[in-house]
Amino acid sequence: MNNPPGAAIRARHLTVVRGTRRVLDALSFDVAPGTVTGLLGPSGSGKSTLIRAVVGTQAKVTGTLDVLGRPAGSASLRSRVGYVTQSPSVYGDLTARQNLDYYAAVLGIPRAERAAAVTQALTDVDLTSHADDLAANLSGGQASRVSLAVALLGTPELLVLDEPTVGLDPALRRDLWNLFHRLASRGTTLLISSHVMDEADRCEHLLLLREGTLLAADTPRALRETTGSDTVEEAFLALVDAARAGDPGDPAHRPATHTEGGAS
Ligand SMILES: Nc1ncnc2c1ncn2[C@@H]1O[C@H](COP(=O)(O)OP(=O)(O)OP(=O)(O)O)[C@@H](O)[C@H]1O
Repeated sequence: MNNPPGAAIRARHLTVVRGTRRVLDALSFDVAPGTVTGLLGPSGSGKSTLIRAVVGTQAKVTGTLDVLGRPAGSASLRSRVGYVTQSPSVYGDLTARQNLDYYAAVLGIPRAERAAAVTQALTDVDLTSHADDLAANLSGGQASRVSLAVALLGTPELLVLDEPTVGLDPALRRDLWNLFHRLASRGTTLLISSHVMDEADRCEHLLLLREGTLLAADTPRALRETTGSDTVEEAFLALVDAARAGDPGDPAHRPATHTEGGAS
């Protein structure tokens, strides 16, 4: 399969067309195993599309996309890849613990091991004090942590998280990032999307997306150093400017009268 040894995700010329638009345009990158990789970019840049391609639910994907050494979407990856969507998928009429019990049974975790697995997952996401609350009565952030706990139940080798920290208070965000790093130190690979640039420094590696193209794939430190920036956000803007400078079709190159008020 010509996978470089160790790449948990390997993309080459990965392209996705939605409607008439190329929403991902010839992306090539590797994600190393056991790392926390941030997928960062503004709203609409293609993060969710890329995540769906990785988990195998996106249509019209061309190019190469291998996940854990298999083509993305292969049936054998189902139990090896955990996926947490932006909207929590929990049953409101069950408690947090009952939701996890249910999913543990679906995943085939033996009955004798289920209670311990559920308690561990609830502890990992810091929800033990709400374990017996109905999911319908949980806050948005708590419900999304139940979804994350569900994904952790199967101890996936790759965990793909779409904006997991949206709407969480700073302390909870910090706790979740600590959890992500604990999981990585146990060997799990994490791909985490965010549109919040100040989360970039919590990642070991970054994929910076803009309008479906990969602006950069590097460590936060290297991105800051190569662009002479103090923050990843500044580095991102410097890279956007550099990309525009090389793209005469970019709105930034049209006469000023055409661009006024058009920045987004
Ligand atoms: N059916 C479609 N036809 C054409 N374009 C589409 C279609 N569905 C989505 N898009 C476009 O694809 C692009 C990428 O969308 P995607 O949801 O992957 O972005 P995102 O970075 O995850 O955004 P957000 O952070 O807002 O969730 C967007 O510009 C969106 O408008």
